[in-house]
Amino acid sequence: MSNPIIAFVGAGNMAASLIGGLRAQGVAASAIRASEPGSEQRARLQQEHGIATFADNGEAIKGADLIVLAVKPQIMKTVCLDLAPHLAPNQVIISIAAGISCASLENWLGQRPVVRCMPNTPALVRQGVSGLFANPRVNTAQKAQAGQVLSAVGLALWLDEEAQLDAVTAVSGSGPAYFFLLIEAMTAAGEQLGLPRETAARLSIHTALGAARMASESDVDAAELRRRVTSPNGTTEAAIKTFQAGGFEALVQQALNAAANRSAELAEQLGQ
Ligand SMILES: NC(=O)C1=CN([C@@H]2O[C@H](COP(=O)(O)OP(=O)(O)OC[C@H]3O[C@@H](n4cnc5c(N)ncnc54)[C@H](O)[C@@H]3O)[C@@H](O)[C@H]2O)C=CC1
Ligand SMILES: O=C(O)[C@@H]1CCC=N1
Repeated sequence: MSNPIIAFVGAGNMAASLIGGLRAQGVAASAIRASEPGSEQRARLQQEHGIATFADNGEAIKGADLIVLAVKPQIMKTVCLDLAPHLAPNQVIISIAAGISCASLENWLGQRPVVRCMPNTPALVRQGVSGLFANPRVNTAQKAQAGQVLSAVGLALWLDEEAQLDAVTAVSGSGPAYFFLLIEAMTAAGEQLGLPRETAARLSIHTALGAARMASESDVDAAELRRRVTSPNGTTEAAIKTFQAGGFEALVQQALNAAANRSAELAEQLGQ
């Protein structure tokens, strides 16, 4: 990556995984800073990644090109209002907070380049996927730099419209939980069918891993891969017909609608 200075404000789980990803990609420790109220977390980041850490947000962002806001959405307004007087005009804001709009960030921080992202927790194992939206003040070079920060922990996909982030939140932001739920349910069902719990769990997890890897590496789509597993009148067909008789696809649509609506609702509440 080119050599921007990146400052993280809030260095919990998501920020720590981004910092780990950037360091693994060869970004120098001297190009990364983080501010974090937790002294143990600051010591851990210093020790593991050799980066400078600060208890004071204003100190951490001095001279930074990119400022990654990685605090919880509920405290974003307070953090931004405190940060605003310390900002220089060209510093780019990258927010990973769920449900905080670019307009709210600009209200609190003043008009400036803002990139809003929705990552997901597999970022912790560098298998994340993020949707990103840049406001019109972000130039091409800044957009590339912001994309590289999120690419350090997985795939980064740009969106044309900010409203699409509600859909991204519903699909991939919350999505890991849906797959965990399926793994939980398959494990319980396998145990019910007579397998030891540990065996049922490992079979379920590795099946999810293998299926995801096939879907991501294959030239054909998921529907075709599914057809290839499904022998006529065989075991898979029996299971899939049962899922579909229970309204599986409609239920998934309803669940994602609920997540997207909640994302829009949270933006409304948190943006005040
Ligand atoms: N966990 C998830 O699935 C996803 C989380 N996000 C977003 O990422 C952001 C961070 O989430 P996590 O890393 O999971 O949370 P976290 O709780 O692990 O990290 C937040 C950090 O902010 C620190 N903090 C608290 N007050 C502060 C202040 N005034 N100034 C600076 N730092 C402060 C906390 O000590 C903590 O270490 C959230 O806004 C969340 O919406 C986005 C996508 C997915
Ligand atoms: O559940 C939530 O609200 C957040 C946003 C995406 C993942 N976790």
